[in-house]
Parts: sequence; structure tokens; C-alpha cells
Amino acid sequence: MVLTRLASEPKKFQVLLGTFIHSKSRAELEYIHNAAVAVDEGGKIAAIARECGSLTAARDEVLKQTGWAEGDVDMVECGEGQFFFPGFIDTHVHASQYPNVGIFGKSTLLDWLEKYTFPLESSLSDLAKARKVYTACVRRTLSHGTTTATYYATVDVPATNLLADLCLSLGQRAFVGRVCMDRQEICPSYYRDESTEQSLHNAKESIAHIKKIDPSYDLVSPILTPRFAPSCTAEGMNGLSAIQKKENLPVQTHISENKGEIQLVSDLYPGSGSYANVYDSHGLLTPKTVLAHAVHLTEDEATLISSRQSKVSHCPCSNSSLTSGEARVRWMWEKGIEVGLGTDMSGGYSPSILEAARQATLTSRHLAMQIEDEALREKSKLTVEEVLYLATRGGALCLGLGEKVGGFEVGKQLDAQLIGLGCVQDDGLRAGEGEDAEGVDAGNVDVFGWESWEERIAKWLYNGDDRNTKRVWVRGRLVHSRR
Ligand SMILES: O=c1[nH]c(=O)c2nc[nH]c2[nH]1
Ligand SMILES: [Zn+2]
Repeated sequence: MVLTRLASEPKKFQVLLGTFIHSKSRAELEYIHNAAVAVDEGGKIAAIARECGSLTAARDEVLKQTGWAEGDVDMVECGEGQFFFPGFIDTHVHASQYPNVGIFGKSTLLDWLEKYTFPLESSLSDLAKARKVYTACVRRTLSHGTTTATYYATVDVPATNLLADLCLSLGQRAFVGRVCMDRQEICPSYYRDESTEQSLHNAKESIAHIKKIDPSYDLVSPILTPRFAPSCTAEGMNGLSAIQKKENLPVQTHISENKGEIQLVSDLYPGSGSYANVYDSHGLLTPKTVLAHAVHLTEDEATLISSRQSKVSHCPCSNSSLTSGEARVRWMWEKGIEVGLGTDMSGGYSPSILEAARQATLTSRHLAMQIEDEALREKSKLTVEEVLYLATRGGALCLGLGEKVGGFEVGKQLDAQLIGLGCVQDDGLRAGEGEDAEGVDAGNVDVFGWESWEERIAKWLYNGDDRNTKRVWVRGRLVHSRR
């Protein structure tokens, strides 16, 4: 089958034809074959025709349902070995740290911040440099299928606003956070807010900018971003909580990533009882709060976080790179906490949520190896289906986007990726020898033709990369194409 190019002047409507795969539940993927998804001019899914026997029948059915004339529609058809998958959701990523991916040596969190991270972030007050870094970051993450990213920018307001502008123009759904660091004795003198008052003022400035460029926060939303408890004062956190309540905004921060960090929090907030209590007593544990890492949470902290309906971003690449530890996803699920995935660049070494999903399975296996009881050990391992849920619907729920994105349903927006795997022919070569049918390198995944769909997905998870991400759409707009 031939994949139709989108015309440079897109038509009003689109119909995607082929196989659609998405999470039905945490445990189960749904495979919808011979299907058509109709997308309206606003990027919303208007109709779906499922299991029609052939793509022609699916196309006819969806045109009948919508009443659209064929001439008004751009058709996008899966090629051999291709399928549509929901766009990935990165619930925790530092756009400002993108140039440092892979550069962490043997450091752990607190020395890594001092040595690698604060100097880079502070240098992005140079707007030309910020433009270069942020453009590369947004383009790179889009190319890996990340349709929604929850970004930390820096303390600098103009650079943060620039990141929001770029997300809007490049078409990535994003939460953009100006980083609050108002605790003078902890934050480096060259990289911090001048005062608590200034910190809150700057947070509001960034919110006002985003409101101006995207008044309904349709694509880009501000997110309140106290860096982590050690870098913020009590007054600063209380002030952010007041803004949160007034504006009903999301919040992101870090929690319990590293033992030295936890000790620092306990020293700075004596009598608080726990790291989670520090945020809670300053009004920052809300249903719209995403807490990154949560590696060393206690039972009581998990119970508190669950009772506040706050969410957790699991960042396995980062937790391994900075030797922070292993977050217990299934334990958090059992506590009733919603969990998504974060790349946490550049604590994490990769811009890819597929890589984060892969590492989530491996981290769960490292946890399993510490369990004596065989049944419990098996249960603790995360499955392919579960980590792909974390990467899509789980992330959407963490960000309050569960009704908008994360799967293929009528009424949701089309945030999706077209995945192509390499099809091995009878001579052992792939079409075009080393290239797929489109003349583009199909990457590491060789499909021999006898694999079930479940096996193809497992091969994609464990060996896939951005070469398999052929097209990416956000709100129906084509935002990345490998051609
Ligand atoms: O992984 C992390 N990355 C950061 O930039 C950071 N700041 C505080 N705590 C952090 N953890
Ligand atoms: Zn982080």
C-alpha cells in the first residue's frame, strides 16, 4: 500500500486509514484493523469506522458517517508494517538541559546540579542560545513521537516565554514552567530569583505571556514550577499555591529522588515529617500536581499523595543514570496514584519516551529481582502493555488531558504517530535493501511476517527508535515527517 503524502496545502478534513493500536486499559492494548479515523478541521476525531474488512470499506463507512465529500478529504493510508499509535506524553522534561543529554559522568543529583545543570540553565538567558536549544529540543522530541511535553524551562522569563512561543509555532502540546528558585542560601548566586517577591512576580509574568499567545491554553499552558523544596522558601511555595488556587493551574516539582536530597529537605524543614508533607503543608499537593521521581517515598507519603490525587512522573532513565534508585510503579498504582512517564532530560539521557517505557520495564525487573516470593516477583514486573499505557493514557490522566488525548476515540483530538517497522522479504533484505518502502531507513526492527501484532509491538518497544516514527500529528496538524 502506498502512503499518500499530505499536500502542502492541507484540505479541510483528514481520514487516516489502516491499523490503530491504543491502550484499552492498563493491562490491554486494543488492535483495530481495517479502520478509518475521520479528523475534522479543528483536529478532533469526528468518526471512527472499525473492523470494516478492507480499507476501502472503512473509508466509505467513515465518509458516510461524516457526510464529507471525498474531494474535501486528505487520505493518509498505512503502508506495509505500519500502524497508528497515540502520541507519546512526556510528563517531565527539562527543555533547558537538552544540550547535556548523556553528559553526567558518575555524578548524583546534588553534585550533578552544581556541576552540569545550573551553569547550562543559567546560560540560556542568552536568547539566541535559548532559541537554538529550545528549537532543537522541541523538534527532537516531536521526532520521537512526543505530542505532549511538560517542560521545565529556566528561571529566566524571556527565555521561558520563548519556549512557549516555539511549542506553539512548532505545534507541540506543552506545559511550560518558569522555574522558581528563591531560596538564596541554597541556590547559586549566579542562578536564582532575586527575592521571593521577584520570584512570584516572574511566575505571573510567564503565565500572562502564555495567556496572551494561547488564551484558552488549547495547546500551550503555563505550569507552576517550584524547582524542588530545597530551592524554594516557605513563602515562595505559599505564594505559588495562592496563584494555583486563583488560576486553577497545574503544578510540577520533584520529590524524593535521591537520599542526599531527602536529608537536605529534612534539614531545611525540621519537623515537617516528610518530603511530601513539606509540599502538602504549603498547599502544593493538588489533583493538578505532577511529582517527578518519587523513588524513595514512604508508605505514609504515598497514602498522602494518593489522598490529594496528585500524580507521579516515573523517570527511569534518569533514576538509573544519576543512580537515584528504582521507583515502584505497581506499588504506586496499588496506592491509587496515577503515574506517567518522564524522560527527565538531561538527568535522563534520552529524548525518547519509547526509551523511558523500555527502561520502565527493566527497572521493574530489577525491583523484581529483590523479591523472594515467586508470585510477587512475577507480578511486580511491568508488561509491554503497561508501559505503553504509562506513555500514553497514563500521562494524559496525570496532566488532566484524559478526555482530550491518549487514545483514538470520537471527540478526542488527533495526537498520533504513524509507526513503520522494517519488513524482511524472502531474500532476507528489506525493501530497498536496508531501507523501507518509502526509501527511509526503517531502523532496528525487522518484522518477518509471522509475528502476531502483540509480538510486533514488543519488538517495537524493545528495539524501536525515531526511525520508526514516520509521521506525527498534534491536534490534527502534521508536525513531523521523516520524508
Ligand atoms: O532530575 C532532576 N533534575 C533537575 O533539574 C532537578 N532539580 C532539582 N531536582 C532535580 N532533579
Ligand atoms: Zn527533573
